[in-house]
Amino acid sequence: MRLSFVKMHGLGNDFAILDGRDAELPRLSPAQIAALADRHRGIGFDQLIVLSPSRTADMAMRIHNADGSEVEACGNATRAVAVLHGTAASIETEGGLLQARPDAAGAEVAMGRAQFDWQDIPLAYAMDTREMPLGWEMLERPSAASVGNPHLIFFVNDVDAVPLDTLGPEIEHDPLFPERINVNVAQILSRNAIKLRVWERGAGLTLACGTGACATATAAYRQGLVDGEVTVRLPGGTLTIRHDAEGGIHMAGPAQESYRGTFELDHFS
Ligand SMILES: N[C@@H](CCC[C@H](N)C(=O)O)C(=O)O
Repeated sequence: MRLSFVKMHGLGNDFAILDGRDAELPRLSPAQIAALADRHRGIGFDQLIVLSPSRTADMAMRIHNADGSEVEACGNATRAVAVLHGTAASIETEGGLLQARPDAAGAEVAMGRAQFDWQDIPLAYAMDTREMPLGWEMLERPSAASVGNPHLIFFVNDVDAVPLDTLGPEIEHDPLFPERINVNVAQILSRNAIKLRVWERGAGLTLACGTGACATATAAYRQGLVDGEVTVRLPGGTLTIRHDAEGGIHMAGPAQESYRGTFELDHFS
């Protein structure tokens, strides 16, 4: 069976998007998704996005990491889908209903409110998630937040000094996190700017993580480290994260189409 895809990215965090809004698509297995994600033998992407009709929103979006796991949220892909759609849209995800609007620079998405209870992250046992009494080598006292998906955030003096390629997978798979976790290392540059690197659950080091930027900005705001609106500088570029009066998080930044193509699903079974 031959399937069409659109390759898009948000700040270099890249996706293959399968659009099943008009024609039903076959359900891909985790092994097929991981094979398609292979950057040498497949299409190559950090996340696979599958669009379908929704009863409650303009469309539904399923999100799969490069390792084949299905997840609840992806900020950069939500902007990409808004750009692909072309007009304001409500998007149903496992992590909640999102409102997205394309703009001149890319798109803005209302990401909802963060959850901070340990059960919502989730953690394996009860803990205050503001400054957790934990440490992995040079990384200590993280915060945790869920913005649909789970994030751990370490505030450090120099993000570039952190060996995230080795500490990231160790922390992602720690038994404290029954659903694994995205690992963020953040450096506060000013009241309005944060530098961020992310080890993504199921995808590894990426050039940008939209939900990581939201979780980090909201954890920093909760601790009084920054104001309600910040720019978050990631290796692939910059996002703007703003909190509204109700605690809602709004993310704005670019997203672009790279190319379109087709693949033979049988080659990836
Ligand atoms: N790149 C994404 C996040 C994708 C999901 C994440 N790896 C997870 O497992 O929760 C973003 O831009 O938010």
